[in-house]
Amino acid sequence: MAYDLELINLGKTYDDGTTAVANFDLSVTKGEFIAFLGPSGCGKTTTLRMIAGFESITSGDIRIRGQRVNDLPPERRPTSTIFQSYALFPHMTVRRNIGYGLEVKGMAKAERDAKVERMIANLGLEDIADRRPDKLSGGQRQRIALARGLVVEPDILLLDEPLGALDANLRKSIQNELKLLQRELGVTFVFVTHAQSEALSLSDRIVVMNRGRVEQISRPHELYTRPNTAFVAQFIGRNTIFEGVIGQVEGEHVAVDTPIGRLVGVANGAVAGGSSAKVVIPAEAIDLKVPVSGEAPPRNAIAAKITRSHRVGNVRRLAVVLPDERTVALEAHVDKYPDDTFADGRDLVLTWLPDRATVIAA
Ligand SMILES: Nc1ncnc2c1ncn2[C@@H]1O[C@H](COP(=O)(O)OP(=O)(O)OP(=O)(O)O)[C@@H](O)[C@H]1O
Repeated sequence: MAYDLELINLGKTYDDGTTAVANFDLSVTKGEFIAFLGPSGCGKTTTLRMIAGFESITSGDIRIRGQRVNDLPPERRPTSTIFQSYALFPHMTVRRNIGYGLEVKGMAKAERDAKVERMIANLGLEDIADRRPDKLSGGQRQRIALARGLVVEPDILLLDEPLGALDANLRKSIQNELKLLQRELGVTFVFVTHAQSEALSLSDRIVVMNRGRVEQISRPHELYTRPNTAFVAQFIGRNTIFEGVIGQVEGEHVAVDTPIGRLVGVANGAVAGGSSAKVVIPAEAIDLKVPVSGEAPPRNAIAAKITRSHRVGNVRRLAVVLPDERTVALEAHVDKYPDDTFADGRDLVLTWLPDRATVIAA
């Protein structure tokens, strides 16, 4: 299969000895929307800059549509980059800004104008095409940067925190536009962000990075439901994690003996009896039950006590303390429970279906 982008054992160590990226492998098909997600300093921007050609690589290969591009300068790569600052020219009109890349390439004026006008129409920039970018709003500038990146018809559009400068509402609406535009054009997008919600709502696949290494490459839903590593489980969603030793493996289900009892989940990857493991339980998987005296607690259960509770609309937000003295935040839909279920100090039992918890090797 021919990929649009392949990173093969890609690595970068800066001159001062900082290893920013190591052993990065990724294959991207045409039209995919890929996000690099991770905390500050994990190597997202360095990787994007290596793909664009702004940063040299220390090891490995970068291929675009099968061609090794390691030694090609940025202008000879079939990529465009959109920076968080947009990097627009303040003294040029919007129209000229958009056409600049084509001008540099030496494209004839008539052809250039036709492409620029089409991009202006595509992104709804007609009314501001003759203005200068410094007189425009953040959202408008963002759209111009997008038009300028796309007009050169790159194989891959690289976006470095492109929505970072926008306020929350605008960010949301531009996210939708960006996704629609990407689908329509079928261009491969590689998008750097440290905003989880943005990556989860926009991407086909997410690369979660941590300290220069890839932790997991998955569809957004899988990052929630089947984290591969403890880092991903802590970074994505709201998970409670218990450490223990694998007690029993029964088909898909793995029982882990933890200080608060035996907890069951589904293994993600190979696990062996007697080895250390972590059980990851998503907050959404937890069912709250009121303990009934004399009744044995259900399998896969943790005793908890409510320490704080307040209602927000139809949801009750709870803080519960576990037997290991950890406090966990949970939510309950009020319609599903009798009125007095969630008074402060009440005992609860937390349960979950084994399929909804993940066991990972520690
Ligand atoms: N020019 C440089 N020289 C030396 N070290 C650098 C250089 N640029 C980045 N680094 C280091 O490389 C690591 C990765 O940086 P990078 O900018 O790629 O991270 P990032 O995930 O994009 O972070 P952020 O979200 O803050 O932009 C960091 O430790 C950073 O300090």
